[in-house]
Amino acid sequence: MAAKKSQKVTPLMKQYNSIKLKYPDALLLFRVGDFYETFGEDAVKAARILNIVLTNRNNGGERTELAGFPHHSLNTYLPKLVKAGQRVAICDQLEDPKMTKTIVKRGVTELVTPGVAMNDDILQSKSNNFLCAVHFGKNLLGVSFLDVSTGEFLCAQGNREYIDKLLQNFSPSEILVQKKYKKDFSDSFGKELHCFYLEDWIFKPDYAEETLNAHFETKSLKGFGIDHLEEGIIASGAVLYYLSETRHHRLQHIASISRIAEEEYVWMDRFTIRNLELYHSNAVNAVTLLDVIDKTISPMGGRLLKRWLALPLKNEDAIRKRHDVVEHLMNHPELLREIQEHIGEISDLERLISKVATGKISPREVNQLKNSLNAIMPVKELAMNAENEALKVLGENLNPCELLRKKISESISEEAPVNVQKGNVIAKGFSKELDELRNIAFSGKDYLDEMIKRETEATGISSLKIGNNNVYGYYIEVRNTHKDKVPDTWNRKQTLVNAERYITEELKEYESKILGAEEKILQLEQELFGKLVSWMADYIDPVQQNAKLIARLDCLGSFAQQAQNENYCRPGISDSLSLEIEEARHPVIEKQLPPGEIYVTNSLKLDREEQQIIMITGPNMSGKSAILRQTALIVLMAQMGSFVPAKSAEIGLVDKIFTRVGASDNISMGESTFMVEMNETASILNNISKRSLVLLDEIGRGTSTYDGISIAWAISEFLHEHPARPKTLFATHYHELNEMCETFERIKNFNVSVRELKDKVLFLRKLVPGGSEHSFGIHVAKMAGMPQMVIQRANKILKKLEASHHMEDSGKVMKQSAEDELQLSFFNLDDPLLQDIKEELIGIDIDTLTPVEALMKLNEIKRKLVKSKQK
Ligand SMILES: Nc1ncnc2c1ncn2[C@@H]1O[C@H](COP(=O)(O)OP(=O)(O)OP(=O)(O)O)[C@@H](O)[C@H]1O
Repeated sequence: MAAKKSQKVTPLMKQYNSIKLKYPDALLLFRVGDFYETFGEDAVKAARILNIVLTNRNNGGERTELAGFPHHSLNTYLPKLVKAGQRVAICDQLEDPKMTKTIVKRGVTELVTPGVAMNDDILQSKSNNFLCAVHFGKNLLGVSFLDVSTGEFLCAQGNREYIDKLLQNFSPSEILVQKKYKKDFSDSFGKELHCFYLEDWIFKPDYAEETLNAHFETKSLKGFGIDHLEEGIIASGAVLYYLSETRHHRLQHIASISRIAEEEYVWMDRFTIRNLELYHSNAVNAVTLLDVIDKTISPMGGRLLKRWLALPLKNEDAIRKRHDVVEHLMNHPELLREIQEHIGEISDLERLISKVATGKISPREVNQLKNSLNAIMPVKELAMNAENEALKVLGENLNPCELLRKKISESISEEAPVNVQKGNVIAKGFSKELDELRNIAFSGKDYLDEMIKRETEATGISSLKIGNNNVYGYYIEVRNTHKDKVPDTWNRKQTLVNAERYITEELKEYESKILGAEEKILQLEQELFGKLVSWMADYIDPVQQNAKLIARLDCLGSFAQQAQNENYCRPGISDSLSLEIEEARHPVIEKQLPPGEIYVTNSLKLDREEQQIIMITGPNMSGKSAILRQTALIVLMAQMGSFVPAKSAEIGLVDKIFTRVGASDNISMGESTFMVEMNETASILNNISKRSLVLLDEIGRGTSTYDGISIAWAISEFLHEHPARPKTLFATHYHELNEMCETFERIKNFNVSVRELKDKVLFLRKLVPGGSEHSFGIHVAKMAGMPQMVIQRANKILKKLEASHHMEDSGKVMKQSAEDELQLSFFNLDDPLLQDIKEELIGIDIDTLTPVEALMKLNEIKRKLVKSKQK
C-alpha cells in the first residue's frame, strides 16, 4: 500500500510504508501496541485466511484496509498464514514504547516462509520440513536440502533426472531457484512445486563457499566431503543466504553438511517411487507402504523410516547389520517392548535441541528435553546389555548428558509454564536472590506479622499495626495512648487524629525490596532462563547424536514389531545376481482384503542364466500387478533392513528398481499418455545394469493392439539381448508375447491362474508356469455389467480374429465380421418377402385386433420367415 501524499501520512504509516517497501513479497505483520496489524492488500488476504474482521481507516486522505489480531495470538494465526502459502514478515517494536517520546523503532525480526518454519503448529512431527535450493550449472544441476527445525543439511548434484528423484524423495516445502532459470525449472520439474526466486548473484561459487565456510567456521569444505560438488555447494550457499535473509541467525544446530551419497542407495526414479506408492499416492484414501509398515514411536524415528524407505541400501554388510538387530529384537519380545516403552517417553529431541540453538525453546520444553534424556538412560542400559553387537555399540554411543540433566533439574521448576513471562520458571534453591525476592513478594504477610510481633515485644506497645498507602508507603501505626513508648529510632511520617504513623529502617528496607519485587522476579527469571539456554547450546551435538541413535533404534524396533505382527521372514542378502522368493505376499494388499479373504502367496525366481524375464499373462484383475509390485516391495524392504512378507527370500543385491505402468493407468500430464509411457520406458532402457530389477506392467497398451504388441515384444527382446541381462517381470494382456519363449531362451512364460466356469472366471491368483491362451478381457467386461448384446458381439469378433491368425488382416476381419453381422441383424428391405410383411404390418388396425388375433398374425409372419430361411 503506497500513500500518495507523504505529508498527510501519519508518522506510523510512514514507518510502515518504508518497511513494507523492503518486503514486497511478504505479508507484513506490523506490531502496534498489543496488536499485530496488517494493511492494504495484506489486510484483505489476512482477513480472508484468518477469518478476522476487515475494517478501513483514513490514511493520508485515502481509505486503506486494516485487519489485526492481539500479539499473544501470533502462534495461532501465524501457522494458518504459512500453511496458506504466505511468506510472513513479522515486524516488532525494537524498543520499549515507555522509553521513547518519538515513534517507537520497529523492524522485521523474522520472515517466516513454508521452508523455514520452526513453529510446531506448522511442522508435522513425522515429516521433515525441507527448504531446498536448485542450481542450474553448465552440465549438472546442484541441489541442497536443509531442515531448519532439525539441523539436517544435505547437498548433491547430478543430472535432471537425479534431481527430480531427490525432489520427490525429500518433498521440500519451498524451493529456491535463480530468477533467470524460472522457466527451465518449471519445464523440468513441473509447476506445482512451491518456488521462490532469488537474484542471480547469489548463485555464484565464491559467494557460496565463503558463506558456507563462514557459517561452519572452516577454511575449506573438504572435511564435509562436498568440496568437489561445485553445483551442490552453490545451491547450499543459496540456502544459507535465504536463512539470513529471513532473519535466521542463530543456527548453531546446523553443525555440518553432508553429501547425499547416491552410490550407496538403490536407485528408484520418481515414476517408481510413485508407482510403488511408497509414501504417497495420487489416489484419494490410498494406503501407502509407509502407512502399513510404520510402527515407529518417536517423531525422529518416523522421519528416519521415511528416509530409509526412499533410500534403501546397497551395502551387504550395512543391510545385514540392520537385519541382525531386527532379528534380535524379534527373538526378544520383552526387550523390544521395554525399549519401545521408553522411546515412547522421548520427545522430539532433534527439534527441541534446534530450539535451544535458535533461542526459541520454552521453559516447559526444557523440561521435556530433560525428561527425554532421562528416558534415554534405561534404553542405553537395555541396549548395552543386549547380546547383539550392533545394539551394544548403539547403547554405548548414547550420551547420558548427565550434567545437562542435572543442571536442568536444579534450575527449572517441575511445573515450569510454556511462557517464561508467566513466572515460576526457575526452581527453588537455584538462586538466592530469586528466593529472597520470592519470599518478599509471596510471603510478605508472614514477614510483616513477624515484624509486628518482634516490635510489640521490644516496645511493649500492644496495638501496633503495619499498613501502607499510596502517598506514604509502609508505616507502623501507634495509637496516641502509646505514643510515649515509641523508640527514638522510629521516624514519624504522618499524624492522624488518634494515632501517629512511623517508619523504621527495617520497614524502609522491606518497602524498597517489595516494591518492584515481582517485576524483578520476572526479570531475573528471564535472565536466568536465558543463561541456561545459552549454556545448553554446548549440548547441541551430543543431543543430536542421541536423537539419531534413538531414531535408528526406533526404526529397527518398528521393523521387528511389524515382522512379529505380520509374520515376516528375514531375507537372505548376497552379492549373487539372482532373486528367489517363496510364498511372497503384498504387504499393503494383504492388509486390505475383505474379512474372510486370504491373500494367495506366490513364489518366484529370477536369474541371469535361465529365467531372466518372466512374461506374466492373465486376465484383468487376476493379480498380475500385485505380483510385480510385491516383488519390488520385498526387495526394497529387504534392502532397507526390514524383514519381508514371504516364507523365505534370497535376494542378490539390487542396485536399481524400475517400474513402469501402461499408459492407461497413468493419467496424462498434458502429453499424450502413450508418449509419457514411451518416455518413461526409454529412460529405463538407457539406464539398466546387471543388478537392476525391471517391472513392466502392461507396457504398450496405450496404443493400438498391434503397435502395443510390437513395442512390448521389441522391449522384451532388447532386455533379453542386453549384456546386463536385467531381471525383468513383464505383465501383459497380450498372450501373443508368449510366443517369445520359443526364440529367446531366458524368457519364461507364467500365468496367473484362473478357473473358467460356464460363464464366469474364478480368480485363483496363483502364478503357474505356462502362457495364457486368451486374454479374458471379455469375461471381465461381462463381470463389469456390460450389456449382453455388446458381450455377444465382442465374442463373435474375437472368434473370427482368432480364426484368421493374421495380424495384418485384423482390420479386414473385423470389417467383414461387422458386415456379416449387419446382414444378420437388420432387415434387407429389398427382399420381396420382407416387402410383403412390411405392407401387412402397416395394414393392421391394432385398435380392432383381439389379443388372440394378434398372436395368430405373429405366428403367421414367423412361419413365412422360417420358410424363406429354409429355402
Ligand atoms: N495374491 C492375491 N491374493 C488375494 N487377492 C489378490 C491377490 N492378488 C491380487 N488380489 C486382488 O485382486 C485385485 C487386482 O489385482 P491386480 O491389480 O494385481 O490385477 P491385474 O491382473 O494387474 O489387473 P489389471 O490387468 O486389470 O491391471 C487387487 O487389488 C487385490 O484386491
